[in-house]
Amino acid sequence: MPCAPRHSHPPRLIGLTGGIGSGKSTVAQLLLQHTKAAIIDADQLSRALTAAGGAAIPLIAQAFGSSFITPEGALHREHMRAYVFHSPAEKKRLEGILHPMIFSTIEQAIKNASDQGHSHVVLDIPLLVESGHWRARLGQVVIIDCPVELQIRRVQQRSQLEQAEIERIIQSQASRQDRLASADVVIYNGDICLSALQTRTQAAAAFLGL
Ligand SMILES: CC(C)(COP(=O)(O)OP(=O)(O)OC[C@H]1O[C@@H](n2cnc3c(N)ncnc32)[C@H](O)[C@@H]1O)[C@@H](O)C(=O)NCCC(=O)NCCS
Ligand SMILES: Nc1ncnc2c1ncn2[C@@H]1O[C@H](COP(=O)(O)OP(=O)(O)OP(=O)(O)O)[C@@H](O)[C@H]1O
Repeated sequence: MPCAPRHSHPPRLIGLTGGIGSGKSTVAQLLLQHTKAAIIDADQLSRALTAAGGAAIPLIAQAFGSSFITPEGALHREHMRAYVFHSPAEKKRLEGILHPMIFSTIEQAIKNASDQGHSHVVLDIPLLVESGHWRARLGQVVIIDCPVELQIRRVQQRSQLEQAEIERIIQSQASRQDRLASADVVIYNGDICLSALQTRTQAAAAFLGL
């Protein structure tokens, strides 16, 4: 939500992360509804870069071949997902193309939020702990934590992914323990209802001054 007047200080950056299916996007939506912070969603920016006509498509086609591009000209997500989560080297190659583009798009989005007068910006970045790129820039890191069994169940409920495929993705990400070690604030999103998650998110937002 834009808010005037424009701030003379750069906005305070807060990282939001968690494993696949932990509830990052749900918490980000709650923050959007209940605070004035700007929210930047790295997955969403990544999907825009890899949609039909996206800036990353020519580079991906060149590096991986046209079988990874749909007839409409977008990244063939199912095909690429199956490919990279079976091969750490190929995953690194894809990240080598996409991460610099995602990072510079995030920088631009931070600048836009600052120009709009936001004093706080929440960066929802799935690989925040893994990449090490952002830590020094962030005031605080918020971790959405939940048991691995629940991550699997939630991803299964919202997609057609097989359990083994979800487990491979989880294994490619930071462990729950490593993620928690990076936390300034933990929002535990275990077996709780959405209204309890909302209460916890609002408490975290108040603690962070959002
Ligand atoms: C592999 C791809 C094609 C799969 O697409 P898909 O539509 O199934 O997933 P989507 O992009 O919506 O991501 C969903 C979740 O998967 C996990 N995930 C995505 N990329 C990665 C990765 N490189 N390493 C580990 N986990 C990842 C995250 O938890 C993310 O929230 C896609 O995720 C991709 O292009 N990844 C590379 C870019 C990237 O690293 N993005 C995430 C960090 S910014
Ligand atoms: N406390 C909860 N109660 C019920 N459903 C939940 C809860 N938290 C999250 N969910 C559901 O679980 C699924 C995964 O949540 P969400 O998309 O927010 O996770 P995510 O961490 O952003 O996932 P990804 O890493 O894939 O982007 C969604 O369908 C969401 O509605």
